[in-house]
Amino acid sequence: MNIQIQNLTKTYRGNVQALKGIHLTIPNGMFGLLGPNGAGKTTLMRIMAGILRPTDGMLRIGELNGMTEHGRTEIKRILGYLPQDLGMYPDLSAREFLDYIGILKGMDNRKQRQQRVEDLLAMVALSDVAKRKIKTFSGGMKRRVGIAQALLNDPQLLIVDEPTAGLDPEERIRFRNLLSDLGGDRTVLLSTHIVEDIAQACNNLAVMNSGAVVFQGTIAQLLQEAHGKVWVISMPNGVKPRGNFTVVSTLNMGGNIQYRVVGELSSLSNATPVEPGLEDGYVWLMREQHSFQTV
Ligand SMILES: Nc1ncnc2c1ncn2[C@@H]1O[C@H](COP(=O)(O)OP(=O)(O)OP(=O)(O)O)[C@@H](O)[C@H]1O
Repeated sequence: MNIQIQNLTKTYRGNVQALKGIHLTIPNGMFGLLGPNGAGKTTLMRIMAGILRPTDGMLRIGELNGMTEHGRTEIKRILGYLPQDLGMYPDLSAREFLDYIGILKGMDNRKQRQQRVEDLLAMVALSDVAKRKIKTFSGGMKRRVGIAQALLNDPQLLIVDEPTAGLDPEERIRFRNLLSDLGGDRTVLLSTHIVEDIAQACNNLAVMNSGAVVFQGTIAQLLQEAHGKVWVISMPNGVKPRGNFTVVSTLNMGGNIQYRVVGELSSLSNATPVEPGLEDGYVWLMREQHSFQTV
């Protein structure tokens, strides 16, 4: 399923311009939406999910027109959505909760619904704890219940908003693996401000900042943008490297500190150019944005 977005704007009350004329094409498979807090990711996802009305522009999801009431109703039928703060019923078990959401989604055939719930519990590895109340679950387990409810209607388009925020590393990896398995022939849109989430799961991505799409392409293309701008500099303890750059990480090597930096150096002594990683590419892009804004 192909998603086309053109010149999409959203202005909230109080003249907050959350989306400033976005152009985006989202192909089949896993697509990452990366950006800092406040970039407009949730606004875009809520519009795509038909929960929020855009101010202006064009949105097509497959053949469906996301700018009309009729189109939005149709889109909801083929869509699964996991918002950042999915309200769950803490005193229901995972099985009861999924069954209840299935009823709300109009899955009237009891046998089929129960079978679907069991299949999904197995898919998200919660069959063994399906009887336990949700309030006893860890953050990662709750997120997996959330994905299961989003998949009840076997959606062609799955939208997940910041699903790994607040998870510990082990749960995050487990959740990312689960998402990767879901790609297949559906479109999965994954929003996050965590770069590794995208690196592992997605081939194509868009980067948003201040209500605009500032990059769209493959991970390889984003890495290319930062080529020749990433350095490792070794400095004695207590001496800082100089230049117009952003420090991405530091490594204490005993007597020396190794700085990984993105940007321009004042002096190339002690500096070794290195191949950019996705985080370097992202930092480079954000630096570029900043310099445009301050010119
Ligand atoms: N209901 C609202 N009324 C007014 N302004 C809003 C509303 N919702 C969001 N905003 C503003 O719109 C901008 C974009 O917010 P949005 O939540 O879409 O960003 P985001 O990239 O999803 O960030 P986060 O990761 O923090 O959720 C922000 O400046 C935010 O303060």
